[in-house]
Amino acid sequence: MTTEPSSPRTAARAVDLTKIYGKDDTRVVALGGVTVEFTAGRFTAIMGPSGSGKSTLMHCMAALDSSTSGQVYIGDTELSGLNDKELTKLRRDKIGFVFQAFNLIPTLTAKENITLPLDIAGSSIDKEWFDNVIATVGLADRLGHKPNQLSGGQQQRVACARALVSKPEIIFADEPTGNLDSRSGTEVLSFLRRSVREFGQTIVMVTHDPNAAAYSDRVLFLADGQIVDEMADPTAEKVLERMKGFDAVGQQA
Ligand SMILES: Nc1ncnc2c1ncn2[C@@H]1O[C@H](COP(=O)(O)OP(=O)(O)OP(=O)(O)O)[C@@H](O)[C@H]1O
Repeated sequence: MTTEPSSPRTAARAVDLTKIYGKDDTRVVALGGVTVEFTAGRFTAIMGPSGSGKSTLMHCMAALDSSTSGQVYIGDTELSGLNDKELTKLRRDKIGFVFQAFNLIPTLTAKENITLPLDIAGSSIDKEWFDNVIATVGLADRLGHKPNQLSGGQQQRVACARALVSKPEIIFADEPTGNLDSRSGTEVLSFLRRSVREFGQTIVMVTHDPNAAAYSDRVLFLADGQIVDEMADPTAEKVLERMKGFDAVGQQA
């Protein structure tokens, strides 16, 4: 029997997060005071037009970029209080990343790529968990292959397994299906969805694709550095309709 926790835990949150690039003539407000929570064990998609601040939000949340003002929390840890060494440790131990360009090491096998973060951290590998992750990504017979011997979808599944193997607090995925054909994209999204359902993983994914967003539990819509709307239990049709609405507003403006 499974018991639902009475109040869902927050895996990460931002409070009045502002990011300003440049100054004077080149000043750009990429994030204009964003407050948002990401509940543990949920899959959130972030959508919005080009330049709306999606990558900036993700990079600030994932401690890859600093904010101009406001706070970011991963679990209970507030990022601005950490020095570089502590930030590196937090990124390594608490955060998983999946990028559009799979970012695998070409000379390492799939297995070596997946265990690399643990090897670097000097952490031991939980064999049962590793086998579980590999079975879920469906890579058991490809572990000895190098990235160039794998399809794009398989490479991205290696990257997902690498993100998952250290059991991070949260995984940030930046257009994980952007370089994949639709069948491989579906494989990767199905896997991300399964890791949320079966392992209680928390995932935040930036995407332009309504079909990809439909795999999430909640879609946040960004425009001009602000969260302008959100949708629970999205379908591709509902997301597309909502995006058309924003385009219409944009064209009138
Ligand atoms: N390093 C930078 N220096 C100056 N301006 C930047 C920098 N990075 C982003 N910006 C600006 O900040 C704004 C938000 O950019 P961001 O990359 O977060 O948007 P996005 O929604 O992820 O866009 P896309 O969908 O095209 O990837 C844009 O106006 C962009 O030009």
